[in-house]
Amino acid sequence: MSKGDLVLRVRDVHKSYRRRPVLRGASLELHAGTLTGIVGENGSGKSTLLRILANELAQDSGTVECLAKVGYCPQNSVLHGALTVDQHLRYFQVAYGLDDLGRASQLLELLHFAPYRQARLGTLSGGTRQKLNLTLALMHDPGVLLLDEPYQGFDWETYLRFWDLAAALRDRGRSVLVVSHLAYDTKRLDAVYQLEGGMLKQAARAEAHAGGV
Ligand SMILES: Nc1ncnc2c1ncn2[C@@H]1O[C@H](COP(=O)(O)OP(=O)(O)OP(=O)(O)O)[C@@H](O)[C@H]1O
Repeated sequence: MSKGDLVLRVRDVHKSYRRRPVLRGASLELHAGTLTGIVGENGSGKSTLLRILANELAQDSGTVECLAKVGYCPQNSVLHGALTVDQHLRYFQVAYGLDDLGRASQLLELLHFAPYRQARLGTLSGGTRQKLNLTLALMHDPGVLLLDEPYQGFDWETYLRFWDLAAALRDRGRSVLVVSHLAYDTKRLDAVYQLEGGMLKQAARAEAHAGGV
């Protein structure tokens, strides 16, 4: 994949839960080497859309074409409290068919949670569990990253480190999609879409402001 190549095309996606429509014709294109955000109010359908893009949930109509390997960091993680960090990594290593845990170890260092490798998940804080959730989504170096509020529970330093990591991945040609309901993150993004009324509209990015985040 080269910078600018189309990696994901979403066309006219509709999704209802029972008779309640949530997505009413959402369309989006993602390109390699971009950092894109989706913002929207609570309940606007951001997680529903991401689950459809990650192939975890079927849309009622419309198409999703993905031309690269996907990494998905869900809002509700799939971690198991009785297993250690290392056991999770080894499980996902097999699932992804990876030769080694080199990339996972780099992410552990970068997010500052390498000392917890032998700790059981049930004993870790919410923010530390979220670091593992993010690592599991990134450790196979996917071309498209679908991140659903990936910094929940992160302290300030880790939050900043997350954005450095997202920018570094973008600069290496990955396409990073971050879902957030925090409009103040948008100045970090190349493009922002607002999910409203079940459709995606390109939105203006907030300008950086003094002392803000
Ligand atoms: N499995 C489900 N069954 C029925 N309704 C659902 C289901 N999942 C989500 N919904 C409903 O669909 C709507 C969109 O939910 P979704 O989680 O996609 O929104 P969101 O924008 O991600 O919200 P938040 O910002 O709070 O995370 C909500 O009204 C929610 O209650």
